[in-house]
Amino acid sequence: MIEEIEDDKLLQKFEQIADRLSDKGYAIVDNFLEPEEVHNLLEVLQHHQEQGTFKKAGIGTADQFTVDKQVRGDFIRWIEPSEALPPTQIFLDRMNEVMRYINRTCFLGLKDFEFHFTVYPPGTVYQRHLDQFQTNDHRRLSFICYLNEDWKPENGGNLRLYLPNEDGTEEEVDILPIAGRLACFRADLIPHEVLAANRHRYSLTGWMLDQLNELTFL
Ligand SMILES: O=C(O)CCC(=O)C(=O)O
Ligand SMILES: [Fe+2]
Repeated sequence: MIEEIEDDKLLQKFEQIADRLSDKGYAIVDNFLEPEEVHNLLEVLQHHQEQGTFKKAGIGTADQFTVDKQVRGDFIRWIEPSEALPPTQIFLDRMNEVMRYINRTCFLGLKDFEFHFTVYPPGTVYQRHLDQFQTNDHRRLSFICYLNEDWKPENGGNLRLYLPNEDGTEEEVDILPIAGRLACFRADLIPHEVLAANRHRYSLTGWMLDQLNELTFL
């Protein structure tokens, strides 16, 4: 019985994601991850930090790899599904369900996804950009799950979306990176940026792809 209720709650969240994505091109869903799931994922993130496996994120694909702290100041650790620890595996299974649900309802032909753990040290940003690379346009949807317990508006670190209006103007939407919140949007259509925070800002960031992931980032 409890399991059915839980499944029902999850289904509602999947519906929210699909409805808002097709309606507005983006969706924000709170409590997408339970507090316990956030906590377990943070422990995994910390474990990877202790292993020293986070790397300075770059801009562009491997062959045009440049790092510019002014443009992008985060550190990332890609998830290798075959080596995922249990909390990460639960997360990947959830994203797989999301992908299947979106394919049934939005017909985007999603085939795979890729995710990394992300850390923005205090004061770092990711300037305005689109997530589809010129040389790799297989990213259809961007997903970010925030892992920041007790995050307050004064901590900053908003994700800012620039939503295009039909008359050529833009509307800004600011999203606070609070624990358990999911933000997702059309990777090809919605420019966005990460504003500076005064605390470390933790998340899982990823993309749903229209082809099988060949680990183009390696
Ligand atoms: O962390 C966020 O809110 C957005 C991250 C982002 O835009 C990216 O990694 O491409
Ligand atoms: Fe982005």
